[in-house]
Amino acid sequence: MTPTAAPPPGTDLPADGRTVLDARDIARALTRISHEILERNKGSHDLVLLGIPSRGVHLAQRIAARIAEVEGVEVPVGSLDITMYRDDLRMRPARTLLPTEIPAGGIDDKIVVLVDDVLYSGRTIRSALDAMNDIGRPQAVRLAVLVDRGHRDLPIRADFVGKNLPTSQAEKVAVRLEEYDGEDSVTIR
Ligand SMILES: O=P(O)(O)OC[C@H]1O[C@H](OP(=O)(O)OP(=O)(O)O)[C@H](O)[C@@H]1O
Ligand SMILES: O=c1cc[nH]c(=O)[nH]1
Repeated sequence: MTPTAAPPPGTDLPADGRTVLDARDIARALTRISHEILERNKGSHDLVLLGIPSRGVHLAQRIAARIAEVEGVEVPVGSLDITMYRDDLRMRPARTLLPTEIPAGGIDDKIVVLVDDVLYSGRTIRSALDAMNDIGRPQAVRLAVLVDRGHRDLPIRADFVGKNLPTSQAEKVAVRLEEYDGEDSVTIR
């Protein structure tokens, strides 16, 4: 992306925001999260990664690929659409349903790691917990996010965080991923 004006010294300021993570930062964060998941779980046994569409699914796939490199084990990856479980469903325009794909082994008695790109109010994750309740009963549920930008409305926290990003509520954090957006970046504007 070409900046329209020279950025202030010490900052990288593309036209649509300030870059806080570039592709290498994102790669490092996902590698660290993958190791932290394995450490916390004492290996990959019983793990299932469920990404929240859209970008959370790609992040879950990347984490699974790193776990496979480290452990030589393919951790099941799925996707969990939360659209029908949103608490603002009736207040917003109709949204397209996104895929829910639960791995063949299901989630009963598994350690499910929910994966999303941004954690903000926590309402998406609350919806995900409700959505999972209709699918099975995991042994435990953990949360991995690429960015935690604060400003929670609910008592929800992430177990694995790529970057804690202090923000004002007026700001917007945009995650872009190669698979979905054609590039890897996290910007704030
Ligand atoms: O903690 P919260 O306040 O729920 O915010 C976090 C959610 O917001 C974004 O999704 P969004 O609903 O904007 O849709 P998107 O996935 O299309 O970006 C993001 O992908 C997270 O899922
Ligand atoms: O800044 C925000 C808030 C919610 N979801 C995002 O993707 N970005």
